[in-house]
Amino acid sequence: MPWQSIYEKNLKESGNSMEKSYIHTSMSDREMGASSEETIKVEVKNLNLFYGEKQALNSINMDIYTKKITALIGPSGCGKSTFLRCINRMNDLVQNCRVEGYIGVDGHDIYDKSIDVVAVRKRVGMVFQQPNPFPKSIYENIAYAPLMHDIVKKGKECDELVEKALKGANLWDEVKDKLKDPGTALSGGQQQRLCIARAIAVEPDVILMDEPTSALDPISTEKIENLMLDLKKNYTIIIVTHNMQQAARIADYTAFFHLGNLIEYSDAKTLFVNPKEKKTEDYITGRFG
Ligand SMILES: Nc1ncnc2c1ncn2[C@@H]1O[C@H](COP(=O)(O)OP(=O)(O)OP(=O)(O)O)[C@@H](O)[C@H]1O
Repeated sequence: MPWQSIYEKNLKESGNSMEKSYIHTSMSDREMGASSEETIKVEVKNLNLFYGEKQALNSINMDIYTKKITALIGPSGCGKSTFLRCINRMNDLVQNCRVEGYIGVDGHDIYDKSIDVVAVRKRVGMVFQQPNPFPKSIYENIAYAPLMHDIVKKGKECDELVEKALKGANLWDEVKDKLKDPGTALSGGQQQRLCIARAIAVEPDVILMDEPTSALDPISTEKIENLMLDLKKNYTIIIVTHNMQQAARIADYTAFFHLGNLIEYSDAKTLFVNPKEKKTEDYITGRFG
């Protein structure tokens, strides 16, 4: 099957033992509020990123935990989206962009030359700021990638997957009678849930969300936030948000970036209630940003 790269094969072979070997007990993890039971899904080591001559990320080190919501916050231009895009190699598509360092997903270096980038993006899905359904029916929006990747066959198997993904994104009841309607005919909030359904249809491990609610009204925002809390039972979620209340409401962990540096990273409560760094405190109390 086309998506079965070395990466996929390794993941399969590693099975649960890989997860278990990632149970961490280091002092620094405990210091940042991670329990010894938590496992690392994404490991970032000495990550540097350059757009041409300009360095946009400076030596980022970060462990992102399995089935948790991690929020990335910081002022405009600090590198949040750039960092997020590194985790599924979206920056490969940006001319003059150079990445140095290590990002492991379940212990596999996603920048390794032998890795199939399509497989990385299947394991690490992405939802963007503006809902971007394909100009196709609701059904086809979900079915397109699973059919392309041979995950399901056309017919009953595919129908079941479409239903499961739409249910997973809390959209099924609203669209079950109009699956042939264009995805673009839905409301903004429904379109964003359709995009989330599309992301989960290929059964990723990690979902990256770049300001997924910034284009939505408060009611749609609340639905997406509740959905994220549901989704973290099965997926690791990393979200860029400008909305600190949102980060405080939904995030288990929060990372504060400034000028391409990771200033502080800890469990969300500590970061918002008792930040260690003055810069973090200044930012969350609105002194700059
Ligand atoms: N394609 C690109 N080419 C050159 N520079 C870029 C590119 N994308 C981002 N940058 C620069 O990299 C830095 C980080 O940008 P990035 O978009 O990651 O920040 P951000 O924290 O997500 O900002 P915002 O909150 O405004 O979206 C900025 O200085 C930005 O101008």
